[in-house]
Amino acid sequence: MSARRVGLVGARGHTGRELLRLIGERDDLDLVFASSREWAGRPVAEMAPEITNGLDFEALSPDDVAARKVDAVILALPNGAAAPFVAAIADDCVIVDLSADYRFDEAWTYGLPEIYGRDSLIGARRIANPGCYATAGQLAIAPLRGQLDGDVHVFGVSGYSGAGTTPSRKNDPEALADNLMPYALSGHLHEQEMARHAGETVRFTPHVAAFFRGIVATTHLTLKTAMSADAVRALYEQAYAGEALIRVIADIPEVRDGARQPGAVVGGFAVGADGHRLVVVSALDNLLKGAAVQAMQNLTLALGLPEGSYRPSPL
Ligand SMILES: NC(=O)C1=CN([C@@H]2O[C@H](COP(=O)(O)OP(=O)(O)OC[C@H]3O[C@@H](n4cnc5c(N)ncnc54)[C@H](OP(=O)(O)O)[C@@H]3O)[C@@H](O)[C@H]2O)C=CC1
Ligand SMILES: CC(=O)N[C@@H](CCC(=O)OP(=O)(O)O)C(=O)O
Repeated sequence: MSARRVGLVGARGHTGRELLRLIGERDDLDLVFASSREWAGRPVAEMAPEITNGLDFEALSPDDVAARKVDAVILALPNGAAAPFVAAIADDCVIVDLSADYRFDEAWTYGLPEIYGRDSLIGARRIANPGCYATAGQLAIAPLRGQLDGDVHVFGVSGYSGAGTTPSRKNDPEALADNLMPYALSGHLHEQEMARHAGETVRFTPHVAAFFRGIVATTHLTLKTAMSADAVRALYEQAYAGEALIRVIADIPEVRDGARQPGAVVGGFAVGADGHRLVVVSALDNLLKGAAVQAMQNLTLALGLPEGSYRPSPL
């Protein structure tokens, strides 16, 4: 079968850069457009040498995108910008949206294959890609769904690439130097996203730090039935058995265990003396399993292609 034709909107961004690499590394996908208003006219290979087909960046409107004959479009736009593209693109074209815009929409498939399965993704045409902290938190919660009491607390620390390229205090290296910045102390969208999909009440406190990429989520859970740390770890090993992108370890994962890695690491598994209070730590790269790698898993499943294997990012 010939390679499937894919377009990328938001190609200048942090996740766009990783997506260019990941698409360029596959023989069964052909990138047919890469949209950026700021970089329009420049060769894509100048920014992403993995793209070798001579493509230039273009500034494409929703109608321009809709007029291209492609099998799939990946939207890597800031929150709130996807709707005109979604409205214009044909129903039979796959859309994978990286923003938060459709993560609460019943008509879209929420694509986190290791937790919610692959069946609903095969042949799906509208896929909402999960958020980065929300992926880390849900990986820590999912194996214990139905076995928890009370609220789940997720303490998250992200690298500043999580804040995108639009200048703000959260991606200003000067404001972040020798600093840790808490923000959105209640009601962050990922708090609602975790609660909706994991089916637990979640309290989430995000922080951003001076490193560029990577996330650690330290998750506090209360077990209905007392368990040992070994038993908890065995349960997570079983839940993620056979999942190439999820590694379960006994040690406590750190940011550098997840940064640049295509998958996530889940570990720590500390149980309090009462046997009920549990802390689980997950680490991943916000741009990879938190965004672009997950989008590639979702895209390939939707197109009926092998999910493929992923190597650490050289970027
Ligand atoms: N960064 C991260 O860690 C993660 C990000 N996400 C989500 O992925 C999406 C992309 O994030 P990220 O790559 O960080 O974002 P960036 O800010 O780095 O990039 C945004 C991209 O969108 C383009 N763009 C911005 N506004 C518009 C618009 N109104 N119309 C068309 N194009 C526009 C920009 O290029 P140009 O201006 O040149 O057109 C740029 O290519 C966001 O929704 C984000 O929430 C999800 C998980 C993790
Ligand atoms: C450090 C930082 O600012 N991180 C972003 C999360 C990144 C993200 O991509 O979230 P969405 O896809 O849900 O927008 C934030 O807290 O909003």
